[in-house]
Parts: sequence; C-alpha cells; structure tokens
Amino acid sequence: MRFLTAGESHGPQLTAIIEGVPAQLPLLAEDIDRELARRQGGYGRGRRMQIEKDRVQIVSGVRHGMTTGAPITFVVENKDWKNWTKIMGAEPISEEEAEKMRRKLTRPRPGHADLNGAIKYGHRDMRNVLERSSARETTVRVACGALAKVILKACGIEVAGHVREIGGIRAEETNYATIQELQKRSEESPVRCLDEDASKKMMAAIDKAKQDGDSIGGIVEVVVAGVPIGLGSHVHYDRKLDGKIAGAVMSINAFKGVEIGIGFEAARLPGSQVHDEITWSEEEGYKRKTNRLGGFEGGMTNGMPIVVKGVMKPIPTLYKPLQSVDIDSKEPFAAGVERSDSCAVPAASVVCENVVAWEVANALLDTFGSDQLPLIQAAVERHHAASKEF
Ligand SMILES: Cc1cc2nc3c(=O)[nH]c(=O)nc-3n(C[C@H](O)[C@H](O)[C@H](O)COP(=O)(O)O)c2cc1C
Ligand SMILES: C=C(O[C@@H]1CC(C(=O)O)=C[C@@H](OP(=O)(O)O)[C@H]1O)C(=O)O
Repeated sequence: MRFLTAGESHGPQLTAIIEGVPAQLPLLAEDIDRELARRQGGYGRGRRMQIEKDRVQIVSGVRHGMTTGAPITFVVENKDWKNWTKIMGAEPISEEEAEKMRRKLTRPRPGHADLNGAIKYGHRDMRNVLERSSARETTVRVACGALAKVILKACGIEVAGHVREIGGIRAEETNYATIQELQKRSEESPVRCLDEDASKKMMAAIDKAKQDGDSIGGIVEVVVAGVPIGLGSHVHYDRKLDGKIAGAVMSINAFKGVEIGIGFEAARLPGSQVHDEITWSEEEGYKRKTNRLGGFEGGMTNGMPIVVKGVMKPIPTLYKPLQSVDIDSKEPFAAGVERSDSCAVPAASVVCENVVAWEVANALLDTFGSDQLPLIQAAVERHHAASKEF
C-alpha cells in the first residue's frame, strides 16, 4: 500500500489517497473516527482542539462498508477554515490586505520549519511553510493508520500505545498482561500513562509548564502483538521492517529519537543481557524467554511483540518568547504566540501507534499478498501453523 496526504492546517480540508488496499475488508467511517478522536484528546492540548471535531468522509474505494480494491480517499474538514477563508484563499491578495489580516509571517519561530522552508522554497511569507509543516497533517496520517489497524485486527494483530515519560517524570508501573489491558488502561488516563501516580505528576508538570509559558516533551511506547514471524526481510536494506518503523516514527512532527526494544540501553549491557534466548513448545512453537530486542532480529519480526519508543521534543511555540529575527527588517524580536498546545505527548502517542500500524500492515501485505482479505487471512493462518512446526 502507499498513500499521499495533502492539505494545510487552516485550509478547507485534509485529504489522503491510499492505493493498494485489499478488497473485501469491512471498513466503516467509525473505525477511522475512533482514532481521530483519540488523536485530538490527551491532557495539554490547546484551543484549536476545541474548534475541530475530526470526522472522516470516505469518498472513494468503499461501497456498503466494504473495500473494493480501488484507491480509497479520506477527507477530514478543518472547522477552523471558516475563520481563515480569506487568508488561506487561492485568490491573490494585496500586500496591504495581507498586512491588515496580520497573518503574514515574517518572523520565523525557533524549532519550526519556518526559516528553512522559506529559504528553500523562496517564500517571503512563511505562512506558506507553517501551514503544511503543522502537525495538523497527522490527522490524515492517523486515518491511514486506522485503516491499517483494521487490516491488522482482521489478521489477529493488535496495536496499542502508552506514555512512558513526560517532562522527566517516568512511569514506574508499566506492566500489563495483554495488549487489550494496555489499551484500556492507557485510555483511562488523561495522559495515556499506566502509572496513576505518575499520571497525576505529569498533569501537574504540564500545568506548570503552561503557567510558566513553557512546554515539555516526553517518551511514548507502541506495542504490536500477534505478529507473524518474518515480516520485513534481512535480504535488502530497504526491506528491513525495524528500519521502516524507525523512519515512520521519526517522521512524526517533533519526534527526535526512536528505540526498538531496550534501544540505547543495549550499548551499556553485555550480550548475555541483551539477546533473547529461544525456546520451543508444542502449544506455542518458537518463543523468546525475554523480549529485549523488541520483536526484531535481522530486520524481521521474530513473533514476539514489537516494542517501539519515540522521543518527542517540547512543543516549539512558547508563550515565553524565544528570540528570533524578522526576515524583512533583520531586527531581532521575541516570538509571540496566539495559541498552542503546551504538551502534545499523549496525542502524539496515538499518532505513533498509527504510523507503526501502517508499516506493519504494509509488511504483512508484502508477505501475504494484497488483493483480497480472505486470502490474506488464510495465508497468515497457514504461516502461523507452519512456523510452529518448523
Ligand atoms: C500531535 C502534535 C501536536 C503538535 N502541536 C503543536 C503546537 O500546538 N504548537 C507547536 O509549536 N508545535 C506543535 N507540534 C510540533 C510541531 O509540529 C513541530 O515541532 C514542527 O513542525 C517542527 O518539526 P520538527 O520538530 O519535527 O523539526 C505538534 C506535534 C504533534 C505530533
Ligand atoms: C491542529 C492541530 O495541531 C496544531 C499543530 C500545530 C503545529 O505547529 O504543529 C500548531 C497548532 O495549530 P493552531 O495554531 O492552528 O492551533 C496545533 O493546534 C492538530 O493536531 O489537529
């Protein structure tokens, strides 16, 4: 499967076109809307999320709740568009008018794409960069991930995520028995964290950052369970699934690091405490005693849950202004803000779940074919049985 997204943060809509989706997949708007609503939530979000009520319109590739195999188009409207119609319009406007509307951006915000994008594309109004670099785009990326989750679920694979750390406060209690329990418990916490005590401290830290006009980042973790052995491949660099997942996580706005399994900790431990010993039983087939490598060896899944962490930097737009330079006057100025999230780590954990789901679903289809769901399901089942007896 492949997809393209289009749309500006304050334009009329966001669009995604997805090609290569198997036919005979039951797909309803509510499957997508559930994930869109989760992405909008989470403690620390700003005023924009009170305006938007993200809902998908499926405008191609699905008839009567079933995919046809044709390209699928998702559209999500921006409710805020009505406040930006003139500013975002396709019609040319004069310099004076642009000035009057106070939306022309000549002062690049540190930590954003503004200055680099403006120099690269030759924009004197950096709004042309801001509009597309905004994490508003993650709305439709999550819609594509939600579709991927439906494919995965139909093949016995589930994805869940939670927040491990915000503003230096770590979740101590991170244990769960099943992926469903992980999902349920993270959903119950406003910061999507399993540790109740840490959740409260994280919320207080977000409040404090907001009061101080500052922002804080954190670490999210995504787990994928029920994965067949051998998704991805060792035979070529661009088929290694851990590499693709790492790239997908790093492509989320504000993500600055990724770990698979124990990740960076592996640098500090001897091999005997890093590699996962192999066992076999008639009931379960091949298993690992531990899962320190997060479900991957040789760029392929080993049947253990995939465990991926992503690091999100603090939100760059701060109420406490950072210094920048006006590109017209070249004078220094302190960047001001109208509205912003103070912490989007809980929301970003949902984005992370969905971009990982997309990569895993794609690898699944690479291995088991992509024309129609029942054939894929049968192939996955046969593969599970064959792996067990191998
Ligand atoms: C869900 C989500 C919400 C975000 N909300 C904001 C925000 O309100 N204000 C802001 O300045 N940055 C926000 N960001 C981060 C910026 O989009 C990002 O830092 C910026 O585009 C620069 O990209 P980079 O940090 O990946 O280099 C958000 C990111 C995500 C994932
Ligand atoms: C719109 C979303 O997030 C936005 C991401 C974002 C940024 O700079 O990335 C900046 C803010 O945009 P605005 O200035 O319009 O409030 C966030 O609200 C969203 O997540 O749907």
